[in-house]
Amino acid sequence: MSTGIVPGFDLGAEIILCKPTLTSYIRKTCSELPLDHCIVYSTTDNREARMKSILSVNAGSSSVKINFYTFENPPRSIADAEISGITAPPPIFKYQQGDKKHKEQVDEKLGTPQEAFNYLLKRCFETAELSEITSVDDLQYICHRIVHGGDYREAVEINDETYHHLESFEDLAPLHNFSALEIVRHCRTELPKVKSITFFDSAFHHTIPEPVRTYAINQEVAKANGLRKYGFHGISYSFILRSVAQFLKKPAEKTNLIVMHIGSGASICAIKDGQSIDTSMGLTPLAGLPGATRSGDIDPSLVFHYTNEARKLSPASTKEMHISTAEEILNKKSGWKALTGTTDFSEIAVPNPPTKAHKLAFDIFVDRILGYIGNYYLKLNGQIDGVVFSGGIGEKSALLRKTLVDKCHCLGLGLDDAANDKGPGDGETVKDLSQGSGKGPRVLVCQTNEQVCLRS
Ligand SMILES: Nc1ncnc2c1ncn2[C@@H]1O[C@H](COP(=O)(O)OP(=O)(O)O)[C@@H](O)[C@H]1O
Ligand SMILES: CC(=O)OP(=O)(O)O
Ligand SMILES: [Mg+2]
Repeated sequence: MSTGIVPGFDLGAEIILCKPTLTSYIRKTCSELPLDHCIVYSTTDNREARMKSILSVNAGSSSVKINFYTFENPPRSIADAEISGITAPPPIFKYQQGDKKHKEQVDEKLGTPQEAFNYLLKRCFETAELSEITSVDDLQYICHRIVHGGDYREAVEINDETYHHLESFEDLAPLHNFSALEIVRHCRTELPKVKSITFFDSAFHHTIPEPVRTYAINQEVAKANGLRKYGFHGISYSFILRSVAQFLKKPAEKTNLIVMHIGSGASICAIKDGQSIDTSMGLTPLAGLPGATRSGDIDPSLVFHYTNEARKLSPASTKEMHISTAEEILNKKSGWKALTGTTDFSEIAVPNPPTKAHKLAFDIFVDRILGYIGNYYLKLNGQIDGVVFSGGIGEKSALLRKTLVDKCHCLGLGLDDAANDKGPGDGETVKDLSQGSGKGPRVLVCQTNEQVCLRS
């Protein structure tokens, strides 16, 4: 923390309490000093003097992750918690605050992200160990990760207009947006005093040029229905860009990268001068690379040959969420699950795969990723600062990184095997895995964070 001296006051504390008559003088003086954190409260204002917090929510189809931050610039992380296994019970509850870690199996049925969110809030407020967060009254903002933001280029505050607009394209990412909007709906009704801000995965990709984002279909139909490439995982990509640029000591707007966000949903992005110029996901998060339960790219005609039920509504649909049988199969019943029976890539990325199907799944992933690296290397004119691995698989699978980097030898990429085997340490956001310290593109791993509620 930076500290400083306002004449007569030693600013060694994050929160300064002072007489009401002095608050405006100290606030003004603080704003003129290069201080990182400084919040000034009047001693008469006890409620205000409590540190307010920001709650950040990342609702997925099978997990809900929340983080608490202090309401200051930059926000400081207080604690995080998550419920996983919503679709594969029993649910697991975890939290972490500094060195304190806790994990338990939940006996209650938490079948929806909204139930999981309620449970998380209740537990976090009740847990004595999480003393910095005590009630919803402490919350200043709730920041929601929304995967599909349509044409929104920036985060927006939820009001009637923005909320109804988001509802209008809820069906474009039914598995992601529905869960997130359920929680937004809940916050609007149950916590009306706390402002909700929505951050979009798609916003980072608004810079993708027209020929790249346009599908070769009738443009009247395309425009009327918003049918174009949007791209996702953008909250993660902007975190990675900021972190890697800082690590390389380059301005973000001069940084060129090929970044993989490969977790249970997987995508890859070409970043030129700090802007996304292409990414593998498209109109929905189904396009591009295969994932835990997603097919990734297929010939669209396959849909009509797979089952003649394709167009019918899937039994998984509800009154609020509509999903066709084809969407259900390609999003939820494909990928690693369909090929091998497991969604856990750590069972697939092993030196001696247990079955031929596991080996095939690994080889398919390598093949598809290589195709994109080659494509993006050309689009970036060979001028790359580095190739970055992130997401659960990218951060943890030394074998996948090694296999891919060895195949990219012709692009000047090389791996330090010991650094790769070790991987990034706890709290190490970016790690260089490149061979030698010479010039040329770096091979990096970045432990990404999709809950950081900062504008890019
Ligand atoms: N050691 C490992 N090797 C390969 N894959 C791993 C390893 N550990 C975790 N994973 C994979 O990471 C994925 C989860 O990625 P993550 O980005 O954390 O989650 P999500 O995409 O659900 O947000 C899971 O599919 C899991 O199999
Ligand atoms: C966009 C997307 O696929 O998100 P996730 O990886 O969280 O499923
Ligand atoms: Mg994810």
